[in-house]
Amino acid sequence: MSTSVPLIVKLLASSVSVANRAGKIVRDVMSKGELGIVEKGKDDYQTEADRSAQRCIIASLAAQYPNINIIGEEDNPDTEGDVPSDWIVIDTDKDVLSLECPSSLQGVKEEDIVVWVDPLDGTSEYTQGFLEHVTVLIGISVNEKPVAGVIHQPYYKTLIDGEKKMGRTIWGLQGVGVGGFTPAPPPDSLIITTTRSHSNALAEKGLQAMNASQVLRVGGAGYKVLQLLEGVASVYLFATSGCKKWDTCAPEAVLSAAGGKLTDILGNYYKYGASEQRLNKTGVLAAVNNELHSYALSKIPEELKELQSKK
Ligand SMILES: Nc1ncnc2c1ncn2[C@@H]1O[C@H](COP(=O)(O)O)[C@@H](O)[C@H]1OP(=O)(O)O
Ligand SMILES: [Mg+2]
Ligand SMILES: [Mg+2]
Ligand SMILES: [Mg+2]
Repeated sequence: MSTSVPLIVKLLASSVSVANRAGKIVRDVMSKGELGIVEKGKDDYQTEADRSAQRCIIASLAAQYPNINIIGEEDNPDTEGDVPSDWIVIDTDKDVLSLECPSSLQGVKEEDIVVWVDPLDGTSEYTQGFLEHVTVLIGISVNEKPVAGVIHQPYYKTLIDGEKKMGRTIWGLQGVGVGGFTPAPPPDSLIITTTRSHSNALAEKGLQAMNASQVLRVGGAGYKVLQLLEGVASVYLFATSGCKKWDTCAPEAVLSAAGGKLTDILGNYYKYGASEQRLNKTGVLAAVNNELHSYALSKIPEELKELQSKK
């Protein structure tokens, strides 16, 4: 049956299933309490959960899609050893598998795809106990454009028939839309969501220029895009460098599938080819629709745009 499912749809269905498994790994590491924190750089950490979740995701996808270029955030010195067999997920999410593939993506081959994996987005928040901010991100790009993506939130709680369920998985597919949750319209006033752990003078300059009614400071690119989609915030602004392609690929794919837009602060799209530099040098500006995105872009001071474009 699965041979007749177009590659992008099958890959997205696999990504949903493996993101759920990775989310469980993230919760298990926390429950065990041995985070194994490594400092990669300034305000830049890696934990056992980042390492293990990445091994689970990459081993699972590579086993099924050997010719897809999969790029993960973490340099994993321990990828050499065997990945535990219960981390290899070859299931596919049934709902996603039954989606109709848009004609523009029907002929896509493994060689055209780059998958960007952020096994744990919001690592600082994870280590500090802001667990709701944590997400697992799998972004699927074709010819440099994010066309599908998964944002899994391991600590999202729901009650189903009186029973507590942990985790939810949101997906987006270009030309189809989003699933896994109910989107909501943006708030009436301008509410900006931004970094809580990586701010600097440039980021604050951008925020001041917005003259927002409220600024929410939360962790992770995935969580901030969820806030846009759920009507908690109007605009996501991070007017400085620091986040990377694996931070924005899945969020951009999901947001754009819902009609939103994610660019740098100059209004340009990032490219997601394998040879692109990892760093999103010119910041992030995102909104749930083009109108809000253009409005926010028009408020960014020219001086700040010039500073960023020269970097
Ligand atoms: N200066 C930085 N150094 C390392 N990672 C960063 C930096 N700024 C942003 N990031 C990554 O981008 C995400 C979104 O940024 P922020 O939370 O500051 O808004 C962070 O959770 C982090 O991803 P990760 O947690 O996967 O390392
Ligand atoms: Mg990191
Ligand atoms: Mg990240
Ligand atoms: Mg990460």
